[in-house]
Amino acid sequence: MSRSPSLPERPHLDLDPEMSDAERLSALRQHFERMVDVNRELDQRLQNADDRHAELVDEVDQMKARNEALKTASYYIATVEELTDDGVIIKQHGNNQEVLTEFAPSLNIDDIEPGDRVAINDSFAVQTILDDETDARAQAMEVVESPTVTYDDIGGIDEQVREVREAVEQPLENPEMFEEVGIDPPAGVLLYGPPGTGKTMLAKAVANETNASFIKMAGSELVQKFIGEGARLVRDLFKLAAEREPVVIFIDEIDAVASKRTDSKTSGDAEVQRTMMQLLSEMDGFDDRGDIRIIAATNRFDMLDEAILRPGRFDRLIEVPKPAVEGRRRILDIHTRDMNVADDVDLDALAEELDDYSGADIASLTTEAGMFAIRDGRTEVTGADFDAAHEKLSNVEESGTGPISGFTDYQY
Ligand SMILES: Nc1ncnc2c1ncn2[C@@H]1O[C@H](COP(=O)(O)OP(=O)(O)OP(=O)(O)O)[C@@H](O)[C@H]1O
Repeated sequence: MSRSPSLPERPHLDLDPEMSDAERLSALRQHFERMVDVNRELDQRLQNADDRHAELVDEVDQMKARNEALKTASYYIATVEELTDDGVIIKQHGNNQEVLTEFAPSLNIDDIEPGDRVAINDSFAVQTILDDETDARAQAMEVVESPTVTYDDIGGIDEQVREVREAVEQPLENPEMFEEVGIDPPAGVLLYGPPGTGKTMLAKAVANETNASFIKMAGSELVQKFIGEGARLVRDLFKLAAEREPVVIFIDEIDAVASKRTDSKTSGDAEVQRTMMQLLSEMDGFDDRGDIRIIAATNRFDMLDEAILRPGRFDRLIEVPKPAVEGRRRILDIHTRDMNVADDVDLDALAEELDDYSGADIASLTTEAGMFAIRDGRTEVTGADFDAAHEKLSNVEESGTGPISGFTDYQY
């Protein structure tokens, strides 16, 4: 810290022993006057210093208050677009404003990559990197790098498996074949049928077999849980998919965002419409479809707005019905293959009896049978356990309250 201006020089008193009394008195008087001047100047300086001190105290108080405000202030959310030598380019959510900015010194630049979501303050400086848990995209979507379901885990819908493979697997594995033949692969595949028949499994299995990632989004969540954010999440879904190619996008319960237009003009409907329009525009703007395949599913085919079924959108419709007797037998096989089943269990007869059961119902039945054995202290599951499970699930059916998906009356 510099000490300026310098202190006034201290007056010097030089008394010569040869001086007369009068001269001595005069010298003393002059000295006294200089001392008074210096004292006055020092007083003035002290006063100035006090004033400056008061100003600084004031400034410190203001800075403390601002610091507190900054600590508690809400931040804006932005996405990192690019890291450059001059700083980082971010795009603010909401207004899409692009800004070249910098990081708070506490952040490590190596931890950041394009695509990350970050919190920025009023001056756009990046304050925090948001982790996946705080990422709304991650909350709204289930992302599986490599699902483990295989075609072998799916029973009773072989024809549907074949069709899905043709429409989804072929364009992923052999895109050049479509080019050579000169046709576009189907844009989107719509699986429709009662609940619990294996639609989600089918989408996961095709992702697995093609080494693609699997991103699932539920239509009902888009409009119920993330109110007002549906359209943005659909945009995010396709953006995320583009980052993860090859990828299978699975939109479950598509009817929630793509049902026939109703006359009512409630804001909820407007929001659903916006979400659907976003979905349609994403699909329409999709030129290079090879590495991103879209599968949607619904239990309410009758509710769908025809706009989503036009060519270039969901133009391959595949019905996934409840399994017939051979299908039920195959699904029983699949779900009992890791079970310790007693010799008295007749799966053929059981398959005959399970009329109207979906795959999910059969999965519940086998689990329930296992529970009966455990309750009885046994490790082997007997025919009686399966009968008891069947009876229990049938009672659930009659009371109409049960967890059994296939028993609800769905139109499709
Ligand atoms: N065809 C099937 N083969 C074997 N298991 C099946 C089959 N269908 C359903 N399951 C069992 O039911 C569970 C649920 O199936 P899945 O989620 O694929 O049904 P879904 O048709 O997508 O149902 P929803 O329409 O209710 O979403 C599966 O995890 C599996 O255990």
